[in-house]
Amino acid sequence: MSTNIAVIFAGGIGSRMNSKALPKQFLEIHGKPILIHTLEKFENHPEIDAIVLATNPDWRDLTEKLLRKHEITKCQWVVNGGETGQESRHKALRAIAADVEDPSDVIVLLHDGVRPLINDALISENIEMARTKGNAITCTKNNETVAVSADETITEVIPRDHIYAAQAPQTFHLDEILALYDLAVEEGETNSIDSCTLMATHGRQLFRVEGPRSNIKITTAEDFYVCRTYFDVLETQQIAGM
Ligand SMILES: C[C@](O)(CO)[C@H](O)COP(=O)(O)O
Repeated sequence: MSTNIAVIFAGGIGSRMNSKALPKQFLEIHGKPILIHTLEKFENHPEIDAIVLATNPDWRDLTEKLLRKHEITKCQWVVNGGETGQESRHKALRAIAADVEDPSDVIVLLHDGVRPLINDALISENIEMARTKGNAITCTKNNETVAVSADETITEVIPRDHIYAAQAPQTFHLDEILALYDLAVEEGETNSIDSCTLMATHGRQLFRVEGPRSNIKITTAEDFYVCRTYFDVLETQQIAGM
């Protein structure tokens, strides 16, 4: 059995949502900050042993206050994020490695603090796939044709048949993913988009876990309202016993 650790990123300042006064991870849905909804999914999952949270240093006090208020007891590390997402991920992975005996026995699930609609099955499937195949990338089927365009012209049209959006969690063995982040720094790379991109650019084989379209990341104001609607639907279903 592996030790399974959720690595949650909440270092954003809400620039794409125009919510800098209060970063989007702290906006409330159904009376609770989005970040807490996300953390509770991992807190309450029986296969998750611990959580590490990367936060923006300017918002660390509020974050720690919320962790206490909402009794997120599995959160063993809070680390200050870095200048880039890559640096934040690297710092969080290093914090875990410094504290565990055997990093090869640790599975890390890297997840966005602003993806609160993650569900139990997806967490379990990520862990199982990483155990059996080595890694797991949550993907959701893309239902539209993809057009590549850098200006007003479209330079490529990609048929949608085999196109997925890579989401999160993105799940790895700690020793392997940390070695890759170390290598990226040695190579002078500092701003890779995410772990699956880093793996792909280094020629590593990746394995897909199918996630629901509802597992959205709240990036823009529209995403916030879509996410809130999903929460409304889930609440109605619970009340109706569905
Ligand atoms: C990890 C991710 O959610 C995959 O789609 C995404 O790369 C995170 O990107 P962001 O720049 O932190 O929004």
